[in-house]
Amino acid sequence: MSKAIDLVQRCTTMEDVRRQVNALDDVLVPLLVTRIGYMTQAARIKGDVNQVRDEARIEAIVQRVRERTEQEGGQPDVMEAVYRQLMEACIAYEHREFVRLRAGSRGPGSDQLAGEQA
Ligand SMILES: C=C(O[C@@H]1C=C(C(=O)O)C=C[C@H]1O)C(=O)O
Repeated sequence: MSKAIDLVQRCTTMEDVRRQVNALDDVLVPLLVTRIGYMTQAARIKGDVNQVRDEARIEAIVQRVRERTEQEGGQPDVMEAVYRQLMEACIAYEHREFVRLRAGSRGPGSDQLAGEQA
């Protein structure tokens, strides 16, 4: 099985390195935009603001991502750090979305989100 780590090209200059990194960012950024977009979906579906941060889910993702990283020949500790930062930013955004979606709703007792018809 080919591993992601085997795709790393030998570079001779920093220009080479940065061209490769930019090309990967062109793939990564759209994927991250989509991932982050799911925070709006989560914010709409969750019933209580206290559900926005789910520690069990965070730890399950960390475990899963560490295993995938090892399979690909990468650095599990580095990936865990990346993912913990990513998830903190996602949680902060999800929290803002949770508030935004409910702003201007009809107050206590309403089960409608902003923009939803009766
Ligand atoms: C999207 C969720 O909300 C939060 C964001 C997570 C993420 O970025 O993957 C994971 C756990 C949650 O605290 C979720 O609960 O799955």
